[in-house]
Amino acid sequence: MSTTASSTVSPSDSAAAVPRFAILVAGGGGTRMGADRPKQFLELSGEPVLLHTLRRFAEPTLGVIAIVVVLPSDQFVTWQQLCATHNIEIPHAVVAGGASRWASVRNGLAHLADYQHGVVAVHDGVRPLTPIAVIENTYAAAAEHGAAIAAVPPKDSVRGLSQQGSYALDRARLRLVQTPQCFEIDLLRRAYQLPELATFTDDASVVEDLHPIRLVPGDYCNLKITTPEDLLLAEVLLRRENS
Ligand SMILES: Nc1ccn([C@@H]2O[C@H](COP(=O)(O)OP(=O)(O)OP(=O)(O)O)[C@@H](O)[C@H]2O)c(=O)n1
Ligand SMILES: C[C@](O)(CO)[C@H](O)COP(=O)(O)O
Repeated sequence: MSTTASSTVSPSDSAAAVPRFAILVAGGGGTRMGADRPKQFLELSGEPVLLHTLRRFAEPTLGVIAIVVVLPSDQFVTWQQLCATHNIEIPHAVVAGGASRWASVRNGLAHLADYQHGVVAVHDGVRPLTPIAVIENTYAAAAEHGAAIAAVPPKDSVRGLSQQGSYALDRARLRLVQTPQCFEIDLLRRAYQLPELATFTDDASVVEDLHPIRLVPGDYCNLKITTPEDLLLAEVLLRRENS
């Protein structure tokens, strides 16, 4: 993508001690949202959800992050037009997604094949409200420990399902997983050489057999836009952030 995004990416390690990369996965179709277009392109305070997410990773205090945006291949033109309409000048590469989130991450990672050293964040393109501190802390923890993900304690009581019915779970021993999920780049590459798990929902589940996962405090405002009420909540939270 010419003026707003480059087809290659290169991180600078001048601001951060370790080179930083980000794969923003936005290759899904948004079935649960049931909108007229993929939810990453829906408007939040007048701008596409994905643009809000992209801006978070372009925050100067994070240092220069080489960003790869993964999109459905039939949405490249839509994104190019949105970039032009909203004067997006954040450098990023655009890569075609796959049939599953796992395949989309793998495609994003393939674009970074030249890099052997650094930390890569995998982040849902539909988490537009992630606090910069959560992003920074997750990168920093992964630089130190190899693998780190954002998570929050459940606020509700939680029950497991059994054949007989259900049973209480100790929520003090549970965490709700968010993104970013950050990994030493070679570790994530090795994990994505393993076969796709039938139970796959996140990157930590791909890496955990190879390396322990460090949990970093996430944030209750770090919503994943999944169903229509999430968009309403996000509007309110964004308005509060900007007031
Ligand atoms: N083949 C896929 C599927 C999902 N994602 C991305 O992974 C993130 C989290 O997935 P989810 O919320 O499930 O998004 P969708 O798959 O678009 O939604 P749904 O499951 O409701 O269809 C989203 O940013 C989505 O675009 C992706 O890059 N490639
Ligand atoms: C990666 C994730 O956002 C962590 O909560 C989540 O697992 C994605 O799940 P989805 O079913 O693809 O929305």
